[in-house]
Amino acid sequence: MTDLTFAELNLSQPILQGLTDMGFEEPTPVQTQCIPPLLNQKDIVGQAQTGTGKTAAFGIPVVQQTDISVQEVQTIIMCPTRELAIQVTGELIKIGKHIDGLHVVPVYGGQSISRQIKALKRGAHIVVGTPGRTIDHLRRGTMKLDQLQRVVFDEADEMLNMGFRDDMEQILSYADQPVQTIMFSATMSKGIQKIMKRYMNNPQTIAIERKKVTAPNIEQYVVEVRDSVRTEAICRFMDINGFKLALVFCNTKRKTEKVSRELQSRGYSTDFINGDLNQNQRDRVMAKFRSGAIDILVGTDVAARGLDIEDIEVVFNYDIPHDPEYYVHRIGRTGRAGRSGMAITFTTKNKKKQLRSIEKQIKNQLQPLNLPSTAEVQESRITGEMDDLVEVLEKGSLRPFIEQIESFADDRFTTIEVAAALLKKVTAASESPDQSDSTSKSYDDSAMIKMHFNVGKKNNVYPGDLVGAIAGESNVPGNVIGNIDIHPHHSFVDVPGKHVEDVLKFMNSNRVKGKKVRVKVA
Ligand SMILES: Nc1ncnc2c1ncn2[C@@H]1O[C@H](COP(=O)(O)OP(=O)(O)OP(=O)(O)O)[C@@H](O)[C@H]1O
Ligand SMILES: [Mg+2]
Repeated sequence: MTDLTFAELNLSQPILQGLTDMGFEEPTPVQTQCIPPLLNQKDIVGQAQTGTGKTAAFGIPVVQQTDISVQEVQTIIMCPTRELAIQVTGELIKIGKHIDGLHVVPVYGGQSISRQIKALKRGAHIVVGTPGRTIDHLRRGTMKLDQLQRVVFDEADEMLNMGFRDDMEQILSYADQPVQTIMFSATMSKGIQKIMKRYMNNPQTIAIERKKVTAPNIEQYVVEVRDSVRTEAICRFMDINGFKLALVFCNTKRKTEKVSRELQSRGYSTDFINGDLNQNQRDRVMAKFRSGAIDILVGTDVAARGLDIEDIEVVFNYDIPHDPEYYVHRIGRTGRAGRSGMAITFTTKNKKKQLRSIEKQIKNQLQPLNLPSTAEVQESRITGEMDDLVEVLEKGSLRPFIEQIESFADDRFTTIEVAAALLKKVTAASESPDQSDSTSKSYDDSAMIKMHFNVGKKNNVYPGDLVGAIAGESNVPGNVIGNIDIHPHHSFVDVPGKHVEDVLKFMNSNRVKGKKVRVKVA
């Protein structure tokens, strides 16, 4: 692997400036490998894991090759969903921010066609569209392809499912000249090969070397619970891990609304997205999610491909996706651009076959994880509150409150009792019946359980490793380099740092040694 810089990829000064503004310091592998042949007009099929920068891998050469003086469509980029078309347009505009007069226009169904026609008339160099609306414009003659140089299919395998062949033929029939054909996706189905032969000119496949189909920085778990417990389970995982932003996938439109409502009634700020919403509604929901105004977005597979939302910490598969490839795309909404992420898939005993086909697809096993009990969730709430309290205590200025507590805690209550009552009040869970315990493993109170530290590449331990290991189901790949006897049933403690050395040191320190604790890695 070469460590080329963007400057060494022969990019123009305005583009380099744009990339710097975007905070891109160096190209990702898919960018290093695809940008040079794309600048050389090669037909490329590019495959790289989710969140690794495929958009800029085709976006940078597309922008660089645009001749601003020619006020005609030179590139069409096809995307499977409207949200993705909007997002890709945004990324290209950012790349070309310092190029005066560059016009990138999104065209998708659900938006007023007359507005799009106006935008196209003003002169669009790059059109980013969904297939239906793009072809609509071609038929109406509101988009001319005399100057078309290239067509990009983002999420190419999905475009194939959506009738790629027809779309491709239609587009080409509107352009007489040969065009460069470019395809990108994290997954490539066999059908792509046929398409490549038929429509591409001496295509080069660039697949980024990888052992796993899914990004390595996503911790993947499977949780066996009864179907009726899934919403409750989402809440518990959210609380116990302190997640702020989550995406939940359901297999039907109806369920997205139902699950969103159930989560809302449990006090989360949520919304749902599916193909039945009109474009305005969809835009509003996405804007709320992107701005962090909602904590949990519940969606169908319409939200599975390509969407890049910073800081989604966890993806839940409320339903197992029907298509194993969709598993890859769904969970790829987290762990983007090298960040870490967690994916939790709910299952029941009779869905073993579906799970296995996913594991086959991703060439990896999902790690079993138990549903946290209500007691554990409550413990983690208390630990969280205590941490916040330390901050308040350290800031001081408590005198007036101390006086109030002292006068309140007369002969009936001690000050400690008052403090305890306040803590109870702020950590009070919305008590829901604990339906989980019949499905989750029960711990043997008297037994000490060995906890293994499963160590990943960076010698880090992760919360999931520990929980899985506590349940005695530690088969996370990696070296087990330390283990420690702990009691399974007592308070969580926060461990300083994720490095296994920190954990071991802390566990052996006086503060914890001999005490009955369970570990939560912060
Ligand atoms: N060279 C880079 N340096 C830093 N961040 C980058 C770089 N290239 C892309 N990114 C950022 O990485 C994130 C993921 O990129 P992108 O959406 O293009 O991924 P993708 O490979 O298309 O994923 P998916 O398969 O899910 O569509 C984006 O936020 C993008 O801005
Ligand atoms: Mg993408």
